[in-house]
Amino acid sequence: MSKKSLANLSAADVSGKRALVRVDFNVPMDDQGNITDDTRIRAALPTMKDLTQKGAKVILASHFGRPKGEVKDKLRLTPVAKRLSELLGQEVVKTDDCIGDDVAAKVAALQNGQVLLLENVRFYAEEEKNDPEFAKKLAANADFYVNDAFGTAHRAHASTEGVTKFLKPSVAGYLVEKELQYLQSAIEAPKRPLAAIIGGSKVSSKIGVIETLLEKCDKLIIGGGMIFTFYKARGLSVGKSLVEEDKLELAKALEAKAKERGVALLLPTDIVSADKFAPDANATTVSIENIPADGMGLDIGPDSVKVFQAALADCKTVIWNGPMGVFEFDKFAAGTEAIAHTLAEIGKTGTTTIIGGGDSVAAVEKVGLADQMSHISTGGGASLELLEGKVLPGIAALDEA
Ligand SMILES: Nc1ncnc2c1ncn2[C@@H]1O[C@H](COP(=O)(O)OP(=O)(O)O)[C@@H](O)[C@H]1O
Ligand SMILES: O=C(OP(=O)(O)O)[C@H](O)COP(=O)(O)O
Repeated sequence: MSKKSLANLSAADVSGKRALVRVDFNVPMDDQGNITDDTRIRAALPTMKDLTQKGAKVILASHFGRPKGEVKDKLRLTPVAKRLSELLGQEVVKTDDCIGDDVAAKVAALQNGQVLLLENVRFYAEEEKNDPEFAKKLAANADFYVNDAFGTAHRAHASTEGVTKFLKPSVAGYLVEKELQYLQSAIEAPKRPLAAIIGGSKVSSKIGVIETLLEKCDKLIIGGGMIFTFYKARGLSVGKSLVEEDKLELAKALEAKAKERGVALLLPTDIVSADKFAPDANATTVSIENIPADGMGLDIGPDSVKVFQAALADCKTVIWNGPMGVFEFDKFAAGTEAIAHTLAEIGKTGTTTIIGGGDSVAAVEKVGLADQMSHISTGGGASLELLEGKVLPGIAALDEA
């Protein structure tokens, strides 16, 4: 998919023009309205700065949370506007709505190089319905469109897809471009061997990505809660560990597919078993043949870490999505943290390391290794869908290069 990019637009193309820029400012926030992680805001800065430097009038649109078409004061973007002003080093005009007369008046008053942030687009149910009339109203305040909301690119909504019907050109921003460059080339033209590490809670949410990766990878490493479904399918006892009974046949089929394609599918050799699902649980490391009947596997064990490290040592590209265990509990975070350290190590030797969004990003950040990865995606669902080979509507709708 080769799409027109903001890099293709010169100052002469955009100066004095109104750019509708879709960003993903769906950032974590505490109850007091403090942003606890501004990565997504910072990730969109290159696009915003490029546009302001080229003299465009920048109109930012984002969703925040899932207000389901209702105005919810807790889901206003006001704290984001404040943080963005600090990061950009200039005042950001904030509107209380994303369409309507007041927005039109504030847009009309913008000077070249100024930035305005619209209110949460999901205060309108029409946003998620991709309603053409709503998209037209959003587009009415702008001359062209830039999509830099990678985290929302898998949603066909009015502000990600619908508006492209009314605004030309419609181009990709720098964050979207970078995400595509890393994630797409990792699966389409990787430096090999290519390994994927897939973790997280359930096999059901990762079936699509495992199936696609089995077509592309040389090695597939599986960790997290889903391993117990694989073990049970092999006839092992898994105690009280998480198992999806209706996915046992699927687990067998995935193992058979790996074998048939010559992909090394690696499962942990030992696990950390807990007596309850709690941070203060008693933990014991056991081989996978000896999981106690009343035990619950909450992490991979040290031997598994060694096996995985050995398998990753010669890889030239590694994609990681999903934690190896319940890393939110310190006692069960060692496996996930060891994988983060391993990726940082092999990254030093030139291996491309790509972290899919969601919990694996949180884990890498927790151990302070984020800056040692080649790429950390700002999209959880979006990166997963891209790796699954799905078309992302927000990208597909942009102009061809
Ligand atoms: N052995 C396990 N048993 C139960 N839950 C697990 C286990 N290993 C990991 N998890 C949980 O999986 C969750 C993440 O799953 P998921 O949402 O699929 O991953 P991601 O957000 O990376 O896509 C984490 O909250 C983690 O605690
Ligand atoms: O945070 C997001 O998704 P993610 O947690 O999968 O990365 C995006 O902002 C998309 O939000 P949505 O899943 O409510 O459409």
